[in-house]
Amino acid sequence: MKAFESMRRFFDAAAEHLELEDSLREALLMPRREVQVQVSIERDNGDLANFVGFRVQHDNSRGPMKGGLRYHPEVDLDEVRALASLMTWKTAVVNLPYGGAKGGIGVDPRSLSKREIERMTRAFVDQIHDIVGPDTDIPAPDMGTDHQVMAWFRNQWEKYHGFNPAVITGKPVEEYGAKGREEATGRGVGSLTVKVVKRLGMQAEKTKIAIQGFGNVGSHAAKYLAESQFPIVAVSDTSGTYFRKDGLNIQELLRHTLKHRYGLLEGYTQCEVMPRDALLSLPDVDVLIPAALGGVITKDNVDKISAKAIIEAANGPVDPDADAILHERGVTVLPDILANAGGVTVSYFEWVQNRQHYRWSLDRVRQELDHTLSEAFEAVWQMAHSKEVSLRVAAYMIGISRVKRASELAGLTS
Ligand SMILES: NC(=O)C1=CN([C@@H]2O[C@H](COP(=O)(O)OP(=O)(O)OC[C@H]3O[C@@H](n4cnc5c(N)ncnc54)[C@H](OP(=O)(O)O)[C@@H]3O)[C@@H](O)[C@H]2O)C=CC1
Ligand SMILES: O=C(O)CCC(=O)C(=O)O
Repeated sequence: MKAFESMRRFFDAAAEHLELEDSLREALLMPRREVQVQVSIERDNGDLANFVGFRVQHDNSRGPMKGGLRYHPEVDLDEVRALASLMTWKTAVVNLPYGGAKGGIGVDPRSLSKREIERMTRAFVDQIHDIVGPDTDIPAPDMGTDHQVMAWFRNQWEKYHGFNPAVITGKPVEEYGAKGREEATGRGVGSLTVKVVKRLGMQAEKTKIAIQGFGNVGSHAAKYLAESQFPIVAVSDTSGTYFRKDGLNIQELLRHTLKHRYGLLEGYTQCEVMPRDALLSLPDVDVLIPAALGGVITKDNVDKISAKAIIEAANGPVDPDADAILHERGVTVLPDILANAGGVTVSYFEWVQNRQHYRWSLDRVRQELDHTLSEAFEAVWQMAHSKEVSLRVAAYMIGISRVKRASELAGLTS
């Protein structure tokens, strides 16, 4: 199923409960603006390379639009459109004063040198610099991008518009980045997993966890949860699934990935190594954390999932057909728009610090992150139980209601 269709079905399920008219649904779903640009660069060997870049600005009724930049071969307009609207509901669920946007380039960054990625990023900024800005649309990292890409982006944007680090978040800490942004999404996933596990009456030491994806989000979630005494029995990346039934040594795995240019798990031998997708069908897993691509859990593989809870660290990992089956089976699914909201929350803290020319300590960032996510979690959990709906429907109901209210107050809808 295409990514936007998947998001639209989740939206519609909540819109039914909110009794929204069709015309209002259409207004809330339609992106404000979609931009597709040519990104051409000279490769190190002198060849010309051409890529397609996107920025979709979904909604700004609650504030400037916010969302990451993805560099991945599967990036296309449909995916970016879906991810942009997820950002709108996400910023609303955690009550940040933002709307939603997303961008990206259809490219495998591993096929380029560092200098080529820099040239590509700068060429992309040349194309979109006039539609992003600290009060309009603020990008950030996502799959395939990191603090270095954010630093190039900012530097190129400032050549047109002058000094203003608040144009982008997820920057290097020494270049106006927030302490704790890099760990924030994974830390948020970890702290929300702890809450779900407690609510389900399970104990950390006895709760086996499997994490798909060991990049920024997956590795920080693994670190947090291992430090919280959970056995992480499996992790995976494109090189395979790494399994140890009594729990992997996460510190050792993190050291291993640091040795590789691309942070791959490949070559780690202190555990059983299985094919990449084996992680999703391991028989004895209590909590599954997809932290890689969207659309990985579908009706074709959902029956093999043994977990009692799924924490959606990735955006859109469970499709609507699989979601319905999981709901019927009583599996608790913490939806992406809440589960991975730690990243955009600390991006907001970075933007606030940039605008105030002030720096917060790591302790303050972590405390405020925990506070923001706890409030959002309580609201979603209570809504789900009072309305007898899934956590996803509850989260969408809260997010959509807030966006609808802002549109009404602005006089855009009634
Ligand atoms: N970065 C952030 O702050 C936020 C990210 N997210 C979401 O979290 C997810 C991960 O993002 P992030 O960690 O930043 O991305 P990264 O690029 O840092 O890491 C992605 C990871 O996923 C792995 N991966 C890719 N395809 C597969 C596959 N088919 N099976 C198993 N592993 C796979 C990659 O493996 P390999 O290294 O081998 O390619 C890598 O380990 C995305 O869905 C993103 O949208 C959500 C909110 C914020
Ligand atoms: O940090 C941000 O602004 C956005 C992160 C993001 O793209 C996401 O939450 O999916």
